[in-house]
Amino acid sequence: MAQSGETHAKKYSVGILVVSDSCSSGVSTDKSGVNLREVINNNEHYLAENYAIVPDDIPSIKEKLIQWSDTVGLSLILTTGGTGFSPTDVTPEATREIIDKDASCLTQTILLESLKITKFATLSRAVSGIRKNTLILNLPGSKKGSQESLEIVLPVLKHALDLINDVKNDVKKDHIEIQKEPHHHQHQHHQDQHQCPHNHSKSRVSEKDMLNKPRKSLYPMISVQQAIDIIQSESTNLETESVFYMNALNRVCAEDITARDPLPPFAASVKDGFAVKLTQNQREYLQNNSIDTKFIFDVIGSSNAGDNLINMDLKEGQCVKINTGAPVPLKSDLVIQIEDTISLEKDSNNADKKIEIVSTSTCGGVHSGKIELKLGQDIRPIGFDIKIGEAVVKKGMIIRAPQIGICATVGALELKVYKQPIIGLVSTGNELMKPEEVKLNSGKIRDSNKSLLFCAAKSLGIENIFDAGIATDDPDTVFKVFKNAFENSDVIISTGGVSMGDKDLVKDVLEKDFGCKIHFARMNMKPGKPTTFATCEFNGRKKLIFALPGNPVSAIVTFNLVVVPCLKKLMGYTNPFFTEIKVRSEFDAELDPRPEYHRCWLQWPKLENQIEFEYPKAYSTGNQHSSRLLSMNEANVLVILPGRTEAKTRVTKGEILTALLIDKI
Ligand SMILES: Nc1nc2c(c(=O)[nH]1)N[C@H]1C(S)=C(S)[C@@H](COP(=O)(O)OP(=O)(O)OC[C@H]3O[C@@H](n4cnc5c(N)ncnc54)[C@H](O)[C@@H]3O)O[C@H]1N2
Ligand code: MOO
Repeated sequence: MAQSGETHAKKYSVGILVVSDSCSSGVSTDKSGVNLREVINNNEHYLAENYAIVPDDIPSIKEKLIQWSDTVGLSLILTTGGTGFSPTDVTPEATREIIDKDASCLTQTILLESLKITKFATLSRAVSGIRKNTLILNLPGSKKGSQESLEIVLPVLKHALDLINDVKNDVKKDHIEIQKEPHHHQHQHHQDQHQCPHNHSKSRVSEKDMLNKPRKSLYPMISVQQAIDIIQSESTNLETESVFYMNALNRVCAEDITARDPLPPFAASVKDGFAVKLTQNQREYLQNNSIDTKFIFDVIGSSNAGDNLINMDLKEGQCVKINTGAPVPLKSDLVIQIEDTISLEKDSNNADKKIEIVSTSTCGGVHSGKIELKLGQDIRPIGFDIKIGEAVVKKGMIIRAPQIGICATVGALELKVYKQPIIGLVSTGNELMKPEEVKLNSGKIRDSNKSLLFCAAKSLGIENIFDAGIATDDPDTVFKVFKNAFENSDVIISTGGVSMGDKDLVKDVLEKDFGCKIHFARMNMKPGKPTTFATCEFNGRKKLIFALPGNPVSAIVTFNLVVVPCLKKLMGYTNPFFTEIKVRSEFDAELDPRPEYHRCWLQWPKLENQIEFEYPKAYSTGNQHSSRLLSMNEANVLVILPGRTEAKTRVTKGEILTALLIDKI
């Protein structure tokens, strides 16, 4: 099928089959097929990809229809010709033999309208039907008749193809458009005849259903690792896009960036000093110290950064004054830093005319002693830092400040990076007021989760975060707010409404109103047990939904644990997971039956006191209740405490435990 349903820009593929003995044998020229092709191609939703002429012969017609449907996968086939009453007219018979489903209302609609134009319309035996995902429509053989017939049903054809292909996008919009058509024909199917999962204004979840919920969760409790695996298998790297390098911060590079020129592009001086050309004696001195020679040079010019003195003719015993980064004349043997020279003669401007190398101190302080020089010293040859063609930023690297600098160095201005997901945030709960509300009404609290998750996503470098609103605890509002999130984002993160209460509506709304698949709804961890993950297709796009628990700590801990690796994968990270380290517990704790992610901050033992390797110390942030967001203050690790067993009921200070790094240390 040519229509993937991903975007509306895609067109349905159409085949035009001219059924005519005379056209097939070349006695006459096809006009109606060519005309239909033009009509179809003038419509934004279709593209006539195939065109053929076959004789009025059942096997030939069938063969083409089957091939176009089964092998080519066309969405629509329009036949023209062979639908009348003459003995050779067999198009309806051939069509009827190969269709799986009848779609005769389309033909009847054409008949009803055509009768208004000509009584002869009644002499058509045309058939329409569906084979696999292909709609096949018999049209009359005349140019005028076939065009008029097609135009009668054209307004509903796209909708019919959307339904055949299960493309749920814009079904409502299509309904409205079709109703607006001046010649619209009674469109029989309504919601009760086909599933338009989100095309309703009220939720399908009733308050009564909620009261009849089972008392125990029917969802199995899965491990955090299982949950992560499921989420990872549902998320793939997003597409790539090209962005200006200065806007690429925090994005993941999607293809190697290579250097188009070397750096330095010319041999450059590493020091401020002199680029010298040695005499024969001086060279020999460097090879065997026995020769007694002085290192005296005439200064014949100067090379500053930005100059182009590469080809300067430097003779033995001559040198140029040079600055750091300036081009070294090709004939130079080495650069000597100014600190290791003395001036023997100056010109009237006080510039050196003759110099002598008196020491070869590397630390800059002049002292007498053996002169040790190396050919090529303090010269960065061409390509020393970057070779031409070298991959300077590699696919999969996260673009941070150094990479931006490297791109500037090599002049890579447009970078191919992975797209970022658009995140939609939903808060649920009757008790929630906006943080801006100064005075809290009775029974209310401020919504902290929205701001918390907004900033958590932002600190990952995600730019597009959509606030879908606060849903109060009634199905219609939950449906409406989620719909807003679905319409405006691809990864929806909600908090609250996922545990066992009759007001915990989120899972029901996701399933019943959006046709979501709930992959899991309970994780064996504390905090965060009711964490729910679902996926669905909405307007032709895959949506990932994280319905996190309402308790603020549960929300942020599960965000870190399962949402962050997902977002990283979408954004192209090659390793989307947290770094695990070993830590020494600085606290005692009773174990919970569920593995607990204890919020801690780390301190490294002072180096001078260390005799041998010491684990960093993990200090608890205090009361770990899932409502107490203060337990995240200063926390940079989640220390994993194992689930309680008979054999092990507590951890004690000094134990070595595993921790996940969730922030800077
Ligand atoms: N009978 C059971 N009750 C509960 C269970 C259970 O298994 N059986 N699980 C508990 C666990 S564990 C958690 S965690 C919570 C999760 O509950 P929900 O996700 O349904 O969240 P709510 O009930 O809507 O809210 C919980 C708590 O968080 C506060 N909250 C909610 N949203 C926000 C927000 N945006 N900003 C600040 N605070 C928020 C809310 O007021 C509640 O206090 O369920 C247990 N119950
Ligand atoms: O799992 Mo809940 O998140 O304990 O509070």
